[in-house]
Amino acid sequence: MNEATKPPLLEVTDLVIEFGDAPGATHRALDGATLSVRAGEVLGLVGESGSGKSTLGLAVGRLLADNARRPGGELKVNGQPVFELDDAALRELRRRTLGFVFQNPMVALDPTMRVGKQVALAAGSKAAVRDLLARVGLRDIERVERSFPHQLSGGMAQRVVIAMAIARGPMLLVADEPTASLDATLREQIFALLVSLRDAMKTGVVLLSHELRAVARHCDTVAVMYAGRVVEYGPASVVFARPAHPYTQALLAVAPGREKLGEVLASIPGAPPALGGRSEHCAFADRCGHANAHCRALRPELREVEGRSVACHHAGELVQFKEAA
Ligand SMILES: Nc1ncnc2c1ncn2[C@@H]1O[C@H](COP(=O)(O)OP(=O)(O)OP(=O)(O)O)[C@@H](O)[C@H]1O
Repeated sequence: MNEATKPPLLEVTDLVIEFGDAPGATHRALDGATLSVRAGEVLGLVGESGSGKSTLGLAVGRLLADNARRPGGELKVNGQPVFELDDAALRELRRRTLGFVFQNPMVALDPTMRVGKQVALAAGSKAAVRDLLARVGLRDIERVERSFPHQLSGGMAQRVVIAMAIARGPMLLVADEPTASLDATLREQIFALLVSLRDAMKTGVVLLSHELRAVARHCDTVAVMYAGRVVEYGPASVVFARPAHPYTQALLAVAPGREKLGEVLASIPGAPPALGGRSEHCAFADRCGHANAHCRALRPELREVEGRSVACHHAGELVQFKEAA
């Protein structure tokens, strides 16, 4: 089977996740999210805070908080329905197929154990530890091995966490804001490292990020999330050069990078809705300059528009042309 005919590594179909079940206090974090990732693909998942990125990332390993429920939809990793697996199969999937990297590397590392020992628990042999630490771009490896986590810089610690996440050769790596605690130069290096793993290991990567310009530079595909749904989805080169959803256009318009020194960063006026249940209309309508009665009455489904999918009733009319990021 060639890559194109194999089932996707990650297949999320109309996934709904809600937190809490007290009447009137349910929060719907995913409202029918759909996307897929193939082997060797780097998918960027972007959207404002609260759009559901982390919920989707955690759902991949069924790592959601105890108050989460799945009223509908499906999530498959390598063809296996993650929410249907028994405990043993789920453990096996997490161990052998998945790797996770989170925002703050210090939370992932045990502060009381030397780095070499921690990586060895994931990697097995001492030789494998050294190979992994070299692969994630660390130098002076013996010193790193002997160090405790607090003796490493933030960038070094995140490289160690990535080394542990790839130790068993995961097919799919989920990285949730992996550069949020790092400065700009290190961010670029960590993005480049994650993308290089795809090249070296054919790993599929889901990269959750607020940094649109970095996602545009490093990702093959992009999924733009709003109010728990994927509202625009397709090749990063298409979505960023010719955004079709008014929300993608608004996100790009306020993305940091072009402001002058001292200028306050812009944000999209208004706030995303807090959903108690299924949104029956366009959830972006209240913040959208193009919304009409149709948008306020009917939920837009994802449909193909000029080389990507868009959930907007007006998408075909609104495609913008942007300069390169
Ligand atoms: N355990 C929980 N209990 C209740 N609500 C939750 C829980 N976890 C997440 N949520 C809510 O679900 C929504 C989606 O959150 P999520 O963390 O997935 O968004 P996000 O896009 O990753 O945001 P950020 O970029 O800030 O991390 C938010 O409104 C959040 O408050």
